[in-house]
Parts: sequence; C-alpha cells; structure tokens
Amino acid sequence: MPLPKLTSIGGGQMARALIGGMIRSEAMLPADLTIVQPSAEGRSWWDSEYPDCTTEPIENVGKAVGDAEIVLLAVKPHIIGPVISNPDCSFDNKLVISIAAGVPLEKLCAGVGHQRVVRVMPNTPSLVGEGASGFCVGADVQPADVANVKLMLESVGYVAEVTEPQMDAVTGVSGSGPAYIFLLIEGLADGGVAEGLPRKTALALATQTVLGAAKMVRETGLHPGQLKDNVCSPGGTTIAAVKTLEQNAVRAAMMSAVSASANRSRELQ
Ligand SMILES: NC(=O)C1=CN([C@@H]2O[C@H](COP(=O)(O)OP(=O)(O)OC[C@H]3O[C@@H](n4cnc5c(N)ncnc54)[C@H](O)[C@@H]3O)[C@@H](O)[C@H]2O)C=CC1
Ligand SMILES: O=C(O)[C@@H]1CCC=N1
Repeated sequence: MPLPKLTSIGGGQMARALIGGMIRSEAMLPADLTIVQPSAEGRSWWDSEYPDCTTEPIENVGKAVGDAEIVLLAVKPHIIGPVISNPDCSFDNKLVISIAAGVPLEKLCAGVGHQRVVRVMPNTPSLVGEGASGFCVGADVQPADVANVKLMLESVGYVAEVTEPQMDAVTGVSGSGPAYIFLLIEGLADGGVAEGLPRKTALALATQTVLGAAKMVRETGLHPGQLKDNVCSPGGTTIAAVKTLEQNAVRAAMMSAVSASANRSRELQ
C-alpha cells in the first residue's frame, strides 16, 4: 500500500532526495504528491522530474496543506517558525513530519497546534535507497502514523527510532555524515591521481572501496577494527598507511566532526 496524500512544504535538496527515493521504491505515487515551492525554477524541476505530481506556489500553501493527509516540513530550520504559524494553514487532522535539523518537537507541536508530529533526521543517500534516518515522535502520534513513517523511511534505507535528545547525535553521524564520506572519497581519489592514476579510474576505485568497506561491515557483522586488521599484512603497505592516518588523528577528527554537527544542531533550536 503506497503512502496517503502528502504535501511537502519545501522542495529543495533533502525533499528531492527523500521523496525521489520514495517514488523510486514505489512507496509514494507522484499523483499523491504536492510540492509547495516558492521559486518557479524549483517548481519546474518537480514538474519535469515527476509530471504526475502537483506543484504550488507559496500563496496556495493553505489549500495544499488542506488536501493532504501527511504534511512534510522540508524548509530550512529558520523558516519553520513562519511556516507553521501561517494563519492560512490548518494542520488539524494531519500527520506532520519535520526534517528540519535542530527544531524540537515542542516548538513544532506548539506551531501546528497538536502533538501528532514526528521529527525525522534523514540523509541525502535516501535518493539511491541507501539512506539512514532517525526519528522521534510527539505525544499524540498513533501506531498507524509510526507505520507510515517507517514505510516512508524504510523505503529509502535504514531507520532507527530514537529519543529526542539523541536526534542531535543522529544529525552528527548520519544527517551530516554523507558530506564527511564525500570528502574522504575525494581525498582517496586525489591520492590516486597524485600517484599517477587517471582521475576517472581513481574516483571509481575510491568509490567502490568505500561502498565495499561499508558492505563488509554491514554484511559480516565483524567489528570494523577486525576488518581493518584483516587488511594489514605485517610490515606491509596498509599498516604504513594506517600509521599515517593515526598520526593525523583521523578517528579523532571523525569524532570531532560528529560533535561539531551535533552542537550546531543544538544551537538551531
Ligand atoms: N541537505 C541535507 O543533507 C539535509 C537536510 N535536512 C533538513 O532539511 C531541510 C531542508 O534542507 P535542504 O533541502 O538541504 O535545503 P534547500 O535550501 O535545498 O531546500 C529548502 C527549500 O525550501 C524552499 N522554501 C523557502 N521558504 C519556503 C517557504 N516559506 N515555503 C515553502 N518552501 C520554502 C526553498 O526555496 C528551498 O527549495 C532543512 O531543515 C535541513 O535541516 C535534514 C537532513 C539532511
Ligand atoms: O547541514 C545541515 O544543516 C543539514 C542538516 C543535516 C545535513 N544537512
């Protein structure tokens, strides 16, 4: 059973990734989708990508919300306040799902006037069915609502229900995480180019290596440290590289990156 009618307020990068993944996996039918998007350019992207969906300018947000069973809030955190307090919109009887980093359930519930609200932290690999999302729920969210949220998020990857205080950590690990891994892929490929590989070959090797390493962790269930040890021959090439990475505190850098993102998320409330 596909999801019921959904209106997304905001149709930018994350909405494109999340909804795009839901449509690809057939959890959502484009005909049941409305996107409210202020820019004509943004609307025409949706119109050309998904001709069966409906796009509306911001003046029609009240009607677009009224027509939906689920409302997705996919605007930047600082726009959430004005969007949920817009007198043209009634969120009564709607499941409201926010993907805004940092914005707490308390603020969301106060704005929409009820507690049937879910806070989600997705990530952009949702577009290719390899997303990772965390979510937490407001007091009046029903089991059927949780089922719909899981249908939505499992259709685009892995999902974990967490407590609200853990949402900042989810943001630090998986919400922002793709950017850290894109940096690593770029660095691996640059290293290959520095050592004489053609750019295209270096990028393909780096990409496949990250994909393969991630699948090894997921599919073997072995600790990443064990998998690392298995690559390191005594006195070999890998341990020489690992020593350099440790001297450059790569694991500490990752931990600091997660904390920096989580701290920024805490500031956004
Ligand atoms: N980009 C990412 O990887 C992730 C983003 N998020 C969250 O998703 C939300 C959206 O972020 P992005 O998609 O990256 O930003 P974006 O800037 O690409 O998209 C936001 C969209 O909202 C539109 N917009 C602005 N004011 C509006 C209004 N009043 N009504 C309707 N639409 C309006 C903008 O034109 C834009 O298309 C943010 O709250 C962010 O924290 C969460 C997880 C990951
Ligand atoms: O950078 C941001 O604020 C958003 C939230 C998580 C990923 N992107």
